[in-house]
Amino acid sequence: MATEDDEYDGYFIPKGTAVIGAAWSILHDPEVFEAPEEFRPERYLKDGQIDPGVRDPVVAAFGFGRRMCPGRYLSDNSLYSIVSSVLAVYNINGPVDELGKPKQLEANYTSGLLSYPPPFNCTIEPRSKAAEFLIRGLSD
Ligand code: HEM
Repeated sequence: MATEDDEYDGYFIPKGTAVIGAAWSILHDPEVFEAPEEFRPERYLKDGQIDPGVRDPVVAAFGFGRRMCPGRYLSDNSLYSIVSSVLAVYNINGPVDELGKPKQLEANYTSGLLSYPPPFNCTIEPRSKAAEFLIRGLSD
């Protein structure tokens, strides 16, 4: 909520206006991210380290100001733990055709307040015998 009259980029914002941050646009800005629609996690890295010159998604992904998401550290650390545990033991690959040849997987997302990929096929296999042993041991 604008607590006083303001101006941004030539637009007058009267006191009392509800202002909502455009997180999607901020995180898909083609002037900041090359090919923003493409899934390129390596865009955040330089020489194997996080590149501080690339916009950090935290500036918008969890909201803004005093009402910013209080669960951001929990979700960040949980996702790191989940993704690294899964990748440590599984190979995940795109779909294959009836001859076993890899099929191109398209990056589609639904539109709306919550955007997510529609269902797609993929293969998930243990990375090794040792990984399979570990997975089966965990389910006992
Ligand atoms: C990737 C995971 C998550 C994302 C992307 C996310 C994103 C957000 C966003 C955009 C907001 C609105 C902030 C605003 O009004 O500016 C929010 C609020 C909130 N989130 Fe999350 N969140 C995540 C995970 C979590 C988790 C794990 C928890 C709790 C354990 C949580 C608890 C909350 C609460 C309580 C609010 C309301 C804060 C308030 O209005 O003061 N979130 N979140």
